[in-house]
Formats: sequence, structure tokens, C-alpha cells
Amino acid sequence: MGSFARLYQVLGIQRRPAHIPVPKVEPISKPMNDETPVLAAGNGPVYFNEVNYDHTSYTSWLMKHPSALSLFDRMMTAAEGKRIAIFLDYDGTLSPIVADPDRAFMPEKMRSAVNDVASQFPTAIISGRSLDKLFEFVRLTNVCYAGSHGMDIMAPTRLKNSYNTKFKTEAVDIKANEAVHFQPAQEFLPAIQEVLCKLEEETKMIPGVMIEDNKFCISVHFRQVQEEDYTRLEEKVKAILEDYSLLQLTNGKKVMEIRPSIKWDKGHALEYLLEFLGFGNFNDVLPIYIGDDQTDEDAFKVIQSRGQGYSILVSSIPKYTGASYSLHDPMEVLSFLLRLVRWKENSSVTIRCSTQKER
Ligand SMILES: O=P(O)(O)OC[C@H]1O[C@H](O[C@H]2O[C@H](CO)[C@@H](O)[C@H](O)[C@H]2O)[C@H](O)[C@@H](O)[C@@H]1O
Repeated sequence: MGSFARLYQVLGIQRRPAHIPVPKVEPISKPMNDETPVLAAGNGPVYFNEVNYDHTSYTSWLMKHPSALSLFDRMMTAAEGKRIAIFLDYDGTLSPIVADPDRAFMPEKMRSAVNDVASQFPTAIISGRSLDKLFEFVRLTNVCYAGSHGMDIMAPTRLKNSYNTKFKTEAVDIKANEAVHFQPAQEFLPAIQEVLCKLEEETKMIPGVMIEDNKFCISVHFRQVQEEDYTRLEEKVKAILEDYSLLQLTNGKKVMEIRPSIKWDKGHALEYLLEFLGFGNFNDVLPIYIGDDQTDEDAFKVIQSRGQGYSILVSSIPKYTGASYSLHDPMEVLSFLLRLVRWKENSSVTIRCSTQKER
């Protein structure tokens, strides 16, 4: 048994045995499972999942979105002398996707790697989870956090160089360090709370539904719902939302997400955090963003439009993405983070040695 597998076992994380295929699940009306379309030559969009995609298509997809591990040296040579900042998604990136959202623990090795990365580079974790839940999972005090898809940002004040004062209130993090909170969707909280109560009441008769309160967003999980109940669930959710025109419905990995209809997403959170870190006005800044889900595409777009930085999609299947690079799964994310730390340590030694020689 590999060390990760052992770690998963100790932590009680569920993994699907390799010989049991993931059941093929049809989308509700749009794709609502783990799969996103890839273009099959001449045939229009096709939905791939672990059952029906083949390795040839993954290999040709890799040509367009090469592995950030294979190209690590080349990427880092280009990053030499730049101010690097690291942005990480949580579910599916730092923790494996598991059936029970409450048990999506971060392996200890990953926590230690993120801690090491954060001691070398400004680091932020941007997630759809509530800020509290995210902090409970990660438990590191040297990183910035953005929960609710970027609508709830908490950053240690000591990491701050400059920031936007709009919507800002001073706060204190659990270790009593000063922190900055940024919550651009506060006015939506009453509506979100109302919808949460209605959803809990009106979906409780559908077995397997799990409603997750992510503070400024709500996740309606259907990973454990029987396929024949999908339509009923979707109808119930949509009927509730008819009375709330300021809330919108989006899709993630076997989850429907309800969130405020404001122009604020993970891409905006990335820009906000760059500004907060004092990196907003420099043209030698190189953000590295790693994420696995649809909501991470907004951050990939920001990196693309800045014309600087590396966007890395975590995916074991071919997908439409704006990311330039890829990593196969959280284990590869771990390897990438460890290499990053080693690269930084080695480049610091090289700089120290050459400065000493010059003296
Ligand atoms: O932005 P992220 O950190 O990727 O969060 C997105 C959603 O992730 C979680 O749900 C997903 O992971 C669960 C645990 O592995 C899995 O059971 C679920 O099917 C996935 O959709 C989280 O529970 C959601 O609230 C987040 O919005």
C-alpha cells in the first residue's frame, strides 16, 4: 500500500477501489456530474467520465495542457527573478474528492507541503467552502483564506502590503492574530439563510441529498442521490429559487451551488489578494493558480488576461479549460508543491553563494 493510501486509511478517507467503475450518471439538464465536455473531432461535445474516456484522448489533451511536473524546470527557469504568489483551490486539489463532504480531510503530508510553500511564497487558498470550514480543514496560520468562492476573505494583516478598504472590517483570526475580512456579499445573507431553511425542509424526503451551508453560498450535494431522484431534486431547487431573483444556480462536481448574483468570483478574489499582498502594481508578479473545478476557470481567465502566471488544472480526464498546464490529481499537486519548495531553497542557496563569491 502506498504512503498516500495508508494516510487516507488512517484519516478514514474513502477511496474507490480501482476495480469498481464509477457508475455512469446522466446529467440533470446541463452536465452536473464530474464531467465537463471535451471536443471529440467532428462530433461536437462528448461527456467523458472515468468509465468512457480513453487514454488516447487524455494523451492528446495533455499536449494542449501539459503536465506542470514534466515542464517544471522550464516553468521555473522562466519564473527566475519574478515575485511568485501561490493560489490553491481546496476540494479536488489539496484533498481528494470523497463521497462525504464533511470528510474531505487534507492529508498531513499535504498540510506540511502547503505550510512549507507558504513559508517561501505568499500563499492563499480559495474555495467554495465556508471560511470556517476551510480553516477547520487546513489549520495553517501563514496563508490567506477565501471561502464561499472568494466572497469571504480572511488574510493575516502581517501579510498585507496594500489593500482595498471597501467592505473591509478588521477581525482577529483564531490564533488572535490580526486579520482582514472582506465580504462583498453581506447583503445577501438573509436571503441565503431563508433559502437554506427551505432547501433543508423541502429536500429532506429525497434520500442522499446533503445541503451544505457555505455561508454566502449553499451547496446541494447529489453525489449520494439515486439517479431517478435527480429531476425531482432539480425541480425543487429551481422552484425555491423562483422567489429569489438575486440568487443564481451554478454547477460543480455532483453539486448544485446557490450563490449571490454578483460579479465576484474566484478570479476577483485572486485579483483582490494580489492587491492585498502588495503585488497589484508590479509587472514582475507571477501568480500560480491550481484548481480542479468549473469555478477555478474564473481565476484561470484572470491569469490569462494578465499575461503573466501559470494556471494549472487538476484533472484525470480531458476537459475544456482555460488553464495552460495540468496535474493529474492531488498527489501530483503534492509533488508539484514539494518541488516548488525545493526549487526556492536551491535558488536561495545559489543566490547566497554567488553573492559571497562577489564579495
Ligand atoms: O472550491 P472548492 O474548494 O473546490 O470547493 C467546491 C465544492 O467542494 C466540495 O464539494 C466537492 O467535494 C466533496 C468532497 O470531496 C464531494 O463530496 C462533492 O461531491 C464535490 O462537489 C464542497 O463540499 C462544496 O461545498 C464546495 O462548493
